[in-house]
Amino acid sequence: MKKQKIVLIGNGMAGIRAVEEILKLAPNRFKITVFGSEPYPNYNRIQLSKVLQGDTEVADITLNTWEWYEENGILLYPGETVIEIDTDNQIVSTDKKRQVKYDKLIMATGSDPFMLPLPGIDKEGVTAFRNIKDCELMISASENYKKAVVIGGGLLGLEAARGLLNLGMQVDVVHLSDCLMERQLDKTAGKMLQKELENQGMNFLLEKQSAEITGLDRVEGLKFKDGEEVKADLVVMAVGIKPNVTLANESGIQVNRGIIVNDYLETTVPNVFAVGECAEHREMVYGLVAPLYQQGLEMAKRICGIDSEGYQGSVLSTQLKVSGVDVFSAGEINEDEDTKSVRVFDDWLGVYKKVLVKEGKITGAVLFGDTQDGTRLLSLINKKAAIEEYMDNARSEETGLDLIASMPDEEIICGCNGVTKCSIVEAINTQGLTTFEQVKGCTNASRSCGGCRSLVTDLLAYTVGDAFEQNQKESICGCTTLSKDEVIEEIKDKGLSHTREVMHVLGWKSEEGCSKCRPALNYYLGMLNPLEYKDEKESRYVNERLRANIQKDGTYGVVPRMYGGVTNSTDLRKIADVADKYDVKLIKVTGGQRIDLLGVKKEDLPSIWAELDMPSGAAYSKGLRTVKTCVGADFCRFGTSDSIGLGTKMEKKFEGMNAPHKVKMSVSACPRNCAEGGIKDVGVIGLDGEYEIYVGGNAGTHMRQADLLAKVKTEEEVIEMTAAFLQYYRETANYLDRTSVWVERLGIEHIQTYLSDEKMFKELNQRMDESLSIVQDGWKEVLESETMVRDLYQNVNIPAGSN
Ligand SMILES: Cc1cc2nc3c(=O)[nH]c(=O)nc-3n(C[C@H](O)[C@H](O)[C@H](O)COP(=O)(O)OP(=O)(O)OC[C@H]3O[C@@H](n4cnc5c(N)ncnc54)[C@H](O)[C@@H]3O)c2cc1C
Ligand SMILES: NC(=O)c1ccc[n+]([C@@H]2O[C@H](COP(=O)([O-])OP(=O)(O)OC[C@H]3O[C@@H](n4cnc5c(N)ncnc54)[C@H](O)[C@@H]3O)[C@@H](O)[C@H]2O)c1
Ligand code: SF4
Ligand code: FES
Repeated sequence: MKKQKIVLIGNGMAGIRAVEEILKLAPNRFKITVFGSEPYPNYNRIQLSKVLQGDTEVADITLNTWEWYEENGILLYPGETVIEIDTDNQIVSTDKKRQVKYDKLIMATGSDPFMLPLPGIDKEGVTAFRNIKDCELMISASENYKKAVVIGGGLLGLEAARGLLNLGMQVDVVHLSDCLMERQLDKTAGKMLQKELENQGMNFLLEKQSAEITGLDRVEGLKFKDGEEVKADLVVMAVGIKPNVTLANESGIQVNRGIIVNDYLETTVPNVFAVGECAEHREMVYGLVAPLYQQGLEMAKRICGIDSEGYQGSVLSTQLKVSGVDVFSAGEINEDEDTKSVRVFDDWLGVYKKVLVKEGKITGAVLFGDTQDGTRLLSLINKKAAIEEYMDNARSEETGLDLIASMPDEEIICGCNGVTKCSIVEAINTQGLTTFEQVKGCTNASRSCGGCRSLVTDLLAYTVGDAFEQNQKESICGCTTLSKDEVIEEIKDKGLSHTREVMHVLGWKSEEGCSKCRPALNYYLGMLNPLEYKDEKESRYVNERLRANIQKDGTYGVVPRMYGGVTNSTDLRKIADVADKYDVKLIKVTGGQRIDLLGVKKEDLPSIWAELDMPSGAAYSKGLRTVKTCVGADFCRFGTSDSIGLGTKMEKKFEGMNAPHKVKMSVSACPRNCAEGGIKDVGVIGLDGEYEIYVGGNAGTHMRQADLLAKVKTEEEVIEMTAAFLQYYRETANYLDRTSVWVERLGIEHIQTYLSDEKMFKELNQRMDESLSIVQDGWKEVLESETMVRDLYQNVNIPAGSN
């Protein structure tokens, strides 16, 4: 049967969750295409607050990897915006002039931040806080400036303010009302929150109306309507959001504040659905993930033809993600003529609890200082429980496993994802789950704001009992409970030789493995048995498989090797000819002293490599990338040695080496260190009569200064020491650990001691030579195989984006 075509506009949290629900209900029924204006796979927007607060990194907040799209046959166009919908002919058109037909269209275009229309709003240093770009802008501003002003004392503004304090800035929060988070808290809780945040270092300017952003090109201050002014090097606007409805409106789909939908998330136009922050259901537009995920499930059922009651609206509950502050609110927050409250206030401990009651039923709650009753109250509000049910089972003294034990089965453990205690327990028991990551992977609990993590962990401990402790080591991924070291031992002991064999023999939970374990197993098997193991190209990440880095617009980069950063007129001529012939969009000198041809079409890659006739620079590889060199003794008056010569020798020796992650090296010929050895995986510095070898440096997101590994006398010794170091790294690091992480974990003294053992040193060198003996040039390998050229470059539907 021909597959129906679903097109999703908006690659965000609501849209992709809806697609996950569709895939669960009808795995092979649809051909799905996704357009997303942002150039990333679906990421956890909620966690941007944690990124700003320094608790996690942008790299760790991806929810669905590029491989996930590929594995599920989803064609993703990142960085591409749908600009028109022809609802008569059911076709969408994009800003890249692409047209795609749909049978069902899902609009999940989210919201835009609301920007107050103040004079000066377009000055440098004024930003919203909505996406990765905004987050990066704030982090970089904090490196150069001191004074931040956040406009808006709601959830977003306070989380941003906490992040900016953590980044070392002074922060004023400007708020319209006299009480913080007035939409979520009553006055008592709002004032307690203010006091707590003031103790943390925030300054509040309440009941202030902003009038103008001052400064020349960059913001210098914020003026208020009452004439006062505060200094500001950075202004963050957090005064609410507005649903992104322009496209729907221009396409004849009825909108009000959001895109109007019925209980099945259907818009006013046939076969067009809307879900998430852009949708308006029964006059409500939601800005939290829990309701958006409920909408996604109901819409998925409709699309898959499964009868259901439809979406009935949601009770809102919120929690502020600021460490040291426990605030929770759900449902109604203020008393009125019909709504009474039960209150507990402990000024000494700073605890405030208020439960609102209407006609004997619980309708809302506000908690400050002790929020452990939060999920329970949300369940009770949802089921319109009588107040006695809460009062009879007060359990404020209970914590940890006692608290878990006392929870009824239907109590919600994860509010964002609507996951109950009994569904987690059932997943643990039926699927034999023993780690937090497995529970998260199988049930979605803790996959959004992460606020329920400790409850989920406690529930796991309570359910599996003694098995819990022994299983808390770091497993390779959710498919197994075995750690990397255990897997390697098993591979050696049992003589396993294929990824599928490893998964089968070691009892993997999923027959196919996942995008985390497949590349790791492929690496470990190749590292352990270089001569016999046949590399599984299909287990490698997309860039490595294609031997080119995918760019955000779906084109590719081509980087030929230039040993030691040296080139010649013949190679430059070839590069220029290829660039002209294939209409290369940008020719860029890289940080590693090479030339990158950017904007190349996938189908042109093999012809370009053939015409260049140069080795691959392996700019896509987990292995040696570059050896940067300084000018050295031949030309530089400070030079003590031939840095270019040594760098070239090192590059020729280690090119093609596979490693847990990329490896960058450099050679400088004097302590001025122009090739920047302090931030390389291996940095060599020539001194008079000797060389210093530095290791474990990194200039990336985890900046780290390299450690001195050894001082040696000759070039040969430099190469041998480098080989021993890298082989030890190859054998003992976790896949995807850079040397910086690995050196940090083992400690430089341990590595020095290990390499000082002559026998070990020699054996490491032998094993390195053995693994290098089978190295092939990545591009040549493709050019020699008609099948690879056809399958990888002429016939494929690989989603754009790099990893
Ligand atoms: C810093 C921060 C912290 C948050 N914390 C929490 C929290 O703790 N708890 C909670 O529940 N919620 C939180 N939220 C809110 C939550 O992140 C959002 O409710 C949720 O991400 C909305 O999902 P969505 O898919 O509807 O919209 P979005 O995530 O905005 O996704 C929409 C996507 O569609 C794209 N798009 C729009 N138009 C087009 C087009 N024409 N073509 C192609 N692509 C298009 C957009 O670029 C965007 O990537 C937080 C939000 C922020 C910013
Ligand atoms: N922990 C969480 O659940 C969380 C965290 C961050 C963001 N979010 C979501 O992201 C969205 C955006 O958050 P938000 O805090 O911007 O929206 P919001 O609407 O919840 O709060 C905006 C706040 O800004 C104040 N404000 C409005 N105009 C102002 C002005 N001119 N000057 C000063 N203050 C003004 C309002 O009084 C309000 O308290 C919301 O949907 C929110 O739910 C949730
Ligand atoms: S590192 Fe020393 S030798 Fe090399 S270029 Fe710089 S100054 Fe010259
Ligand atoms: S409560 Fe947010 S992820 Fe569970």
